Amino acid sequence: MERRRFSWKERGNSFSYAWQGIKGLLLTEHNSWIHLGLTLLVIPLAIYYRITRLEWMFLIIVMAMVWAAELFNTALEKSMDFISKENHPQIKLVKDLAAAAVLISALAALAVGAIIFIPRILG
Ligand SMILES: Nc1ncnc2c1ncn2[C@@H]1O[C@H](COP(=O)(O)OP(=O)(O)OP(=O)(O)O)[C@@H](O)[C@H]1O
Repeated sequence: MERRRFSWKERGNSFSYAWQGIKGLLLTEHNSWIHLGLTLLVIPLAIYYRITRLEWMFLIIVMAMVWAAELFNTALEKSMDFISKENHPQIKLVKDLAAAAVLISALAALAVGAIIFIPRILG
């Protein structure tokens, strides 16, 4: 295996590529606008209700899960479309599996959000 020297410039480039990925998601996937809207709604709400440190940790984890699942889902969709534009049951399965990962993480985020905010909103 080739041994390469550590380079701050290359590490910086990795961050820049990751940022381009987030921009790519926001520009091409309308679902991500919903995630962004909910993220921008939930953070001020959490500050307003002064949620606990433990609740912040859960909230951050589930929000990151949804964003990460959406990014992986989009990466898979784009690579499948690059491999073939044809209708194929295997492509359908891959895309449906990735979509299911987004759904599961979104449901978990919804449950955590409900547990944290519903008692405060009603109480
Ligand atoms: N090439 C294909 N062959 C078979 N089925 C496909 C194919 N492309 C898409 N599908 C089906 O259509 C669904 C939607 O796929 P598409 O690539 O349009 O994603 P999308 O509408 O952008 O989804 P998302 O809402 O997750 O962004 C897939 O989950 C799959 O069931």
